[in-house]
Amino acid sequence: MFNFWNMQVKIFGVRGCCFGIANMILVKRIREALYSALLLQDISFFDSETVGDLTSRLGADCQQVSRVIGNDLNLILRNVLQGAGSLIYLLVLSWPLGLCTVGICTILSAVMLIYGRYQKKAARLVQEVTASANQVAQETLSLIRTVRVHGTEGEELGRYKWWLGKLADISLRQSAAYGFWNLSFNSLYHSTQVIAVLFGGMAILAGHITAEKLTKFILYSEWLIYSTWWVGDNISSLMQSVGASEKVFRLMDLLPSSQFIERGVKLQGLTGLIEFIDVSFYYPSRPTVPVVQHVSFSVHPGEVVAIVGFSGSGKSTLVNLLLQLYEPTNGQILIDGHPLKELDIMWWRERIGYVGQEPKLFRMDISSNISYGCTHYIKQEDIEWAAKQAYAHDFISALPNGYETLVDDDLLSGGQRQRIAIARAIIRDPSILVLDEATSALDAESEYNVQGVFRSVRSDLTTRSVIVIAHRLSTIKAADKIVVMDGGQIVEIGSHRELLLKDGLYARLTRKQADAMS
Ligand SMILES: Nc1ncnc2c1ncn2[C@@H]1O[C@H](COP(=O)(O)OP(=O)(O)OP(=O)(O)O)[C@@H](O)[C@H]1O
Repeated sequence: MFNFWNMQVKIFGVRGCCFGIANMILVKRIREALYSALLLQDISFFDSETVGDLTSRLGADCQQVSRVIGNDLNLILRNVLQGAGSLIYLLVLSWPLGLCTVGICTILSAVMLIYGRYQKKAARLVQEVTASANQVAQETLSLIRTVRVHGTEGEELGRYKWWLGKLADISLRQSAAYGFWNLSFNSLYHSTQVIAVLFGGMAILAGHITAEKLTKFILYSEWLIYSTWWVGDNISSLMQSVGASEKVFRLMDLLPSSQFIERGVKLQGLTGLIEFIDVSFYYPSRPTVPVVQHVSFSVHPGEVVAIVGFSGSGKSTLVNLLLQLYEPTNGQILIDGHPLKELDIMWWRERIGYVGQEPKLFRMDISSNISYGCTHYIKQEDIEWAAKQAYAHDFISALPNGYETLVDDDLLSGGQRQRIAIARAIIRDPSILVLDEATSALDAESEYNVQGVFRSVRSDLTTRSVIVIAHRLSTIKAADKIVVMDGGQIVEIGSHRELLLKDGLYARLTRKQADAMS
């Protein structure tokens, strides 16, 4: 009647195609998820969702999705067809016995549904707990020096064990649920056989069906129940995958920043005039805490402006707004009179040189780290020129492979990393230079020399505007203008002399620093 074997062979042929499609979808999904992650407007997403967690999800979750499409869907399709065939044949053989089997399969499906939902929830939990355990392991290993110095190996191990214990708990409950599901299946399967033998035997005795028909019936009802079981098993595995992949789906649902979608304005030249006009800002993760309030100041072309203030007063946040990592909540930033948010983001970032507080280098050779982000081809001699300007050439030349040396976190000191980051900023020959504690790890002499380079005119003889955040008096004194911040607001603006005469917060800060030095 039904050549199931042939049917299986044909459907298994489809399996190869399914896997092919699944792998294509997998690659596309990973690309989409990475794309959404890289182009997010709110980069604080990465603060809450640790990067390690995200990357493990990108791999593991997408593989789950691929497995579902390539394997589970194929098996579901095969068993639905097989079950439907068996059901039709059973009803043709004997509809009362066929209906009994349908009743048992319905109960089986209901148990399956509950089990599938449970698996979905459990899979989500397993993903979350595994991610937390991984995070602890990653954190402990990356902060191994801090852990050793504080002698907290035992505590860290305890933290890791706690998460593993939670994982074991969930796995135990999952196994119990699987046992219950298997028990239900076996009980229902055997009850079908008992019903078939009991009622079928009675029907044979009454002469309604033949022994041959009953044998066929038992065989096909077995097919039907097994198909129902397989469909259930695969649907629960599908639910698990859906549960586990929810985070990746959520990531892909986030819209990329409009900065990258809409092409903005490219100015005909950039003089370097920056104006902050009544700028206020709240971080999206802390919408009730104003970090910057009604800030207005300007940086004229060629000017060096220092931003000073207590720790946490909002200095780096101002820089983040200028780099367009965030949009001001109120007010606006103008560049050469044009609103910053209307400028083409790539064009703008090409014209800015930025050195952050603790510059991070990529695991590439030193030359690639220096030329990182440059849009045109950079000659080796230009890289060496930038390194010389940043007072990095001597130590780079002393490394075993010179500029070809692969950068490793342990290889370079904080000051050496800063010099490479400074060379990276200089090589871009930017119109605007932003330095956030960029020379804090340099010795006094190197800092003095490097400052001269920051100020110098650009290769096309135009001036360069510099915004510098610093705590060291020597750096601040050299600025044309000093902006003093306190609690997210500007409390004083002026030159070093003017501010000392004012005898306000700046004068107090400099006196304290002078006292500390003496
Ligand atoms: N991504 C963030 N999400 C939420 N709050 C943040 C974030 N980054 C900084 N903050 C908060 O904003 C405030 C200002 O931080 P900011 O880094 O701008 O200060 P700062 O003056 O540069 O400090 P420092 O001199 O120590 O670098 C702080 O209270 C800080 O906790």
